[in-house]
Amino acid sequence: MRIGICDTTFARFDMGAAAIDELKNNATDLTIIRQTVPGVKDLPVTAKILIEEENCDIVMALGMPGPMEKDKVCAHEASTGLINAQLMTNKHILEVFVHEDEEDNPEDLKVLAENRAREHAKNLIKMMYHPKAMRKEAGTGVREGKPNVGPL
Ligand SMILES: Cc1nc2c(=O)[nH]c(=O)nc-2n(C[C@H](O)[C@H](O)[C@H](O)CO)c1C
Repeated sequence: MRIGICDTTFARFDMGAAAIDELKNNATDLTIIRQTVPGVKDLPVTAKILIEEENCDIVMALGMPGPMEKDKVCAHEASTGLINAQLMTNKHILEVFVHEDEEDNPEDLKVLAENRAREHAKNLIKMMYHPKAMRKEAGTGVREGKPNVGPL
C-alpha cells in the first residue's frame, strides 16, 4: 500500500509526523511518500500529484487554518480543491484540518492536533485494510481528536 502524506509549514504542530508514526504502528506493508508545502491551498495539487505521479492509493492532507476570516476562506477553498482532486482521481484524500480557534490554549491545541492526526491515520488503516470494522462503526458518533459523541 502506498500512502501519501501532505502537510504544511503554516501548521503549528507536526501533524504529518504524528500521522506517519500512527500508520507505521498499525501496518507493516506501507510505503509512505511525504510532501510538505507552505499552506492549505497548496495541498490539493500536492495530493493529486501524490496519487497520479507517485501512485499513492490514498492520501492524508493535514493542515491548520488560522483564526482570521481570510484563513477560513482559504480553508474552504482548500477543502473544495481537495474534493475536486478526489473526484478527478477517484481516490480518497482524508482532509485532516485543525482550526487554530478550536482551542484557546496552545497546549490544548497541540493535543487536539496530535490526536486528530493519529485518529484519522487509524481511520485510513480501517478504510484500506479493515473495511468491515469501519462499517461496524457506522452511525456511532465518532469524532477525531475529541471525545466521541455517541449514537442518538
Ligand atoms: C491567509 C492564509 N491563511 C492560511 C491558513 O490559515 N492556513 C494555511 O495553511 N495557509 C494559509 N495561507 C497560505 C495558503 O494556503 C498558500 O500556502 C499560499 O497562498 C501559497 O499558495 C494563507 C494565505
